[in-house]
Amino acid sequence: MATINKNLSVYDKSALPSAKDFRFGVVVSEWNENITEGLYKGAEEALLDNEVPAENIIRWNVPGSFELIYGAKKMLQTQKVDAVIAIGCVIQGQTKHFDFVCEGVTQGIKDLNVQTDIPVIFCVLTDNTMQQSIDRSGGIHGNKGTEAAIAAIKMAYIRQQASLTHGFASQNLLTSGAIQLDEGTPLELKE
Ligand SMILES: Nc1c(NC[C@H](O)[C@H](O)[C@H](O)CO)[nH]c(=O)[nH]c1=O
Ligand SMILES: CC(=O)[C@@H](O)COP(=O)(O)O
Repeated sequence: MATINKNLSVYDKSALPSAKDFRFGVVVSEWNENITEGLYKGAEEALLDNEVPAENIIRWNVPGSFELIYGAKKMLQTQKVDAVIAIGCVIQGQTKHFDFVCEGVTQGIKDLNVQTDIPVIFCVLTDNTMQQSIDRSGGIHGNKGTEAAIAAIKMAYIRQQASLTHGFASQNLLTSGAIQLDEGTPLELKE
């Protein structure tokens, strides 16, 4: 379903897990800051609306969307967070640079989700025009920052539940090393 058929800011608060004990890192690109500030506002408001204490929201700025990868990596390595939200806005220009930035940041954030134990939420607009970005950062289609914050709450909860139940996880998955449930240390299974 395309964004034009789904308002990005709509969520059912009653259907969400409690987020009051979670800590969130938010890495914000300074490129197109008129848009990324709107995305951050949407994310911050959604986190606060779900009882996340203001002191549990850690914000770092990076120069552009490509730097979201390194910023998110250092955030999850150095800060005690339950999820990271990467906020950026990439807008098509005259050259192919758009393609490389979008692909690079997409792959980089995907890699962080595969290689680390902290969910990193992809809140990067990849638009053809500034108007499309305006429409998706608090405009007629809602705010992708709100959507990203809700995703971060849900993924932090999944991570929490998985760590609580890992003793009952499939022996095959764990012994194969397919899952590393702690920070890069394979779980030692007791015979
Ligand atoms: N054109 C946009 C960029 N370009 C900059 C790159 O993200 C990066 O900062 C630079 O290549 C140095 O490594 N970034 C955006 O976030 N949005 C754009 O529209
Ligand atoms: C995504 C970009 O890097 C792009 O907006 C830069 O503009 P241009 O392709 O005209 O150099």
